[in-house]
Amino acid sequence: MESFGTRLHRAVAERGPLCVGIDPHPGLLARWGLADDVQGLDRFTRTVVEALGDRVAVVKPQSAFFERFGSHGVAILESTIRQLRDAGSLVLLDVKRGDIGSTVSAYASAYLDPSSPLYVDAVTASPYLGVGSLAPMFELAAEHGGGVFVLALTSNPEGAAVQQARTADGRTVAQTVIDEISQLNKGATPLGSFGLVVGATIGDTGHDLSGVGGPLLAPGLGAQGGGAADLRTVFGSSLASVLPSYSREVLSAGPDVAALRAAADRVLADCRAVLPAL
Ligand SMILES: O=c1ccn([C@@H]2O[C@H](COP(=O)(O)O)[C@@H](O)[C@H]2O)c(=O)[nH]1
Repeated sequence: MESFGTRLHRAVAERGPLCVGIDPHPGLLARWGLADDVQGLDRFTRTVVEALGDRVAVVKPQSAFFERFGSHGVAILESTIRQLRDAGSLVLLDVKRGDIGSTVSAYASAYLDPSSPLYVDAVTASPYLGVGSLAPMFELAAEHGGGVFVLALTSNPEGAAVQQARTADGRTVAQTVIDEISQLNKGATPLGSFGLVVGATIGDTGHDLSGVGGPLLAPGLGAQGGGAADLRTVFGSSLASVLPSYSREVLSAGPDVAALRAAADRVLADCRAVLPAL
């Protein structure tokens, strides 16, 4: 099977550098005239798939908003994943998993084994039990053409105290994560399968992203205050690897399908104006 990096590179070339999140906040359900229940969740996600599944490179369901409805919500997540795959977008499940290695193996099976009902193209993962503890995810992803996006410099203001703290060798915690992921992508062309999450809100932190060789997912755009122009400041010479990610900024245009498409087209145009063409 083709690697996730190769598939992502092609999807971005065909559809443009954009990831749209499915984050069915209670407030958004209300704004769309939907009840805050599983029926509302189902209608919301089906509408997003109809609007964006055949035009956006990557769609990122936020697992928390499905899990809060228990097993019925997870069933809708499974169905959403299938619908997105049928529509042709890559599915990045935002679950931010991390644990000791033996448990990470089970998470890897849940999301990166093609026989799982929750099988997706890629997942987000937390490195705070050590990047090495995520090895079972990296291994299963490599075996089945999947991807893993590891948190490095998150978009929330609380992240810096931990991520930008200095380790004994003088590097920041985030730089150690960046360096370990860079190693995993060595030699991969046109793009590695192991990405990093770097928020569009963090400004110029001086971190060296030049050797990552994989995709740089940039949340924090729109509702959290980041704009496409901030990508230049945050990513500098690594702009070509950036995958901008918007959730509420696009979703708040719904439930009208044409309006959702127009919102996605608008943010994609904003990003294209900043990012170098592939
Ligand atoms: O650093 C991070 C990592 C993940 N996220 C997630 O992305 C979306 C952002 O939603 P918006 O509506 O565009 O603010 C959400 O699912 C977060 O959990 C992030 O924001 N920052």
